[in-house]
Amino acid sequence: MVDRPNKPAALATTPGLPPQAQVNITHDNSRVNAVLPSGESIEVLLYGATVTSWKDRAGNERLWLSDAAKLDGSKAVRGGIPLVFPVFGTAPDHAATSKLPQHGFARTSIWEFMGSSTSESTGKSDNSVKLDFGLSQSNLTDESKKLWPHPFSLQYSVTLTPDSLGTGMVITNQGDQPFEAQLLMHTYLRVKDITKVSVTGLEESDYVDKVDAAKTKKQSGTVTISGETDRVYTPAKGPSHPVVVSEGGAATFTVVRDNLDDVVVWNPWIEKAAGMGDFEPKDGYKNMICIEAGAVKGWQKLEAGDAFEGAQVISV
Ligand SMILES: O=P(O)(O)OC[C@H]1O[C@@H](O)[C@H](O)[C@@H](O)[C@@H]1O
Repeated sequence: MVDRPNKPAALATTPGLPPQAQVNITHDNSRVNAVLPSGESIEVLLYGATVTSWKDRAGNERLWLSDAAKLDGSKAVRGGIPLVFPVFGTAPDHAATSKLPQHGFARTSIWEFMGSSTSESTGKSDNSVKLDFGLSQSNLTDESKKLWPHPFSLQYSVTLTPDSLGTGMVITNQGDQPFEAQLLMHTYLRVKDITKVSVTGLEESDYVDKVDAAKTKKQSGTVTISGETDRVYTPAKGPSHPVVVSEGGAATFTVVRDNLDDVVVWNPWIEKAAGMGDFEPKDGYKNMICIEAGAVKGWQKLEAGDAFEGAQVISV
């Protein structure tokens, strides 16, 4: 796209109409950002359809993004909301995905921006903007196509309101053979001090403890973090029961899921953070907690033409 020096600035409002969200795609077509009239904003990289920023109206960031995150498409983004599909981690025993890289290819593929829609009403808090992204087999690299040869489409929408961020995915099997897939929204939430964080909503839930030989355990009370934590919970109360992140007793994020049965809680802590080249600053583990909504225990089987839908809303 050619940049014109004296091009007219976008009108913030149309006279007579209520103010609307502004949506911009960068000149190099690498990212899309949106700002609500009340000042909240998001930014989404087309690489991975990764949400890299979610700011409140004062400009404070709500997601954690590593200072060393690669944003140039050379590596999955360390921070924000990378998308995990069609495999969570690696699955050596699942023939169809066993050769895929960790967390699949969605986070390292270049997505298409499908457009945006806004809604406004007389009530200020009803303003919202939705950004839509798509990925299908034709967008994949030859390497990914070879490793996972299924015609599919992913439709991903990111919805910003003054007090929430919603992400929703529709997976469709476009082929004539069934396939199995897993899906996860790997959200890095920003916190002030991990030692003061507690997570509720996971009580009495079974979880797989990935830092203790993948043993299955039961959560007895609130979750607190005091060392490397990597757990796959299946919350006992189901997706609509909120998982709440609090700091010093005050709720900061409330995550409600739709059709996503599992929640991964991850913090790499000192040693693992030290070992990740794209994790900076090294003590950044103090300022993040991943609360990852997904369908990752077992597989979602999609028959030819079938669709699977899953979503989360993170409220503040
Ligand atoms: O380093 P990656 O591939 O982004 O993965 C980060 C983490 O992602 C989490 O979802 C996994 O449960 C962890 O095991 C993993 O370490």
